Amino acid sequence: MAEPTSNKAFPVSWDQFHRDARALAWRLADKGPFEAMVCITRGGLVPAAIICRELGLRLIDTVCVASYHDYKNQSELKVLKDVAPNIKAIGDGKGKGVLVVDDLTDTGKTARVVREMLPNAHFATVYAKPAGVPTVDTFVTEVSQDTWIYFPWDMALTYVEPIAKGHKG
Ligand SMILES: O=P(O)(O)OC[C@H]1O[C@H](OP(=O)(O)OP(=O)(O)O)[C@H](O)[C@@H]1O
Ligand code: HPA
Ligand SMILES: [Mg+2]
Repeated sequence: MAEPTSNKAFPVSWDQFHRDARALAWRLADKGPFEAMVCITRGGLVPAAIICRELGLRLIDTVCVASYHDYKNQSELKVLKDVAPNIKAIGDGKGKGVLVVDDLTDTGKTARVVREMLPNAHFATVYAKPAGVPTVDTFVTEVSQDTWIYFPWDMALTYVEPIAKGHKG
């Protein structure tokens, strides 16, 4: 993740992320049945752990994707690891019965690349920006395209300027 230049900040605490990921699990509970989960690394690892616990899923795979991001730019996206053959073979062989999880969809590029691998899978993210909304089936919270979401694993407790002195919070 590159240093963001978005206008607005949406900081998320561990507590809030846990609540939002659990809310996503509630929304997914009647969208299955799911035989397996595929999580898009690395950001998808965190909601995946929470959601597979809530939904009782134990067959978990990863798609490993590397890309460079900032608010306006995303370089080429590299797939470092594809879906395992036994996961691809589930259901209709095109993802039916597979739940794909990521932390967010922004431009939608990551979700589109993974959807090419599993076109009939159910795609779920905790957060979504408008350009990414059409690429996912279920999400919890939408933020505007010019908002940068700060995840708890990318942050540390630190001093912030008062709002009157220009804090964007
Ligand atoms: O919809 P998009 O514009 O593709 O953006 C969404 C993706 O960007 C972030 O991952 P990133 O590539 O930064 O890597 P990471 O998960 O390893 O942090 C996020 O975790 C999503 O996977
Ligand atoms: O808003 C975001 N926050 C964190 N990582 C991201 N990767 C793409 N968009 C974002
Ligand atoms: Mg990611």
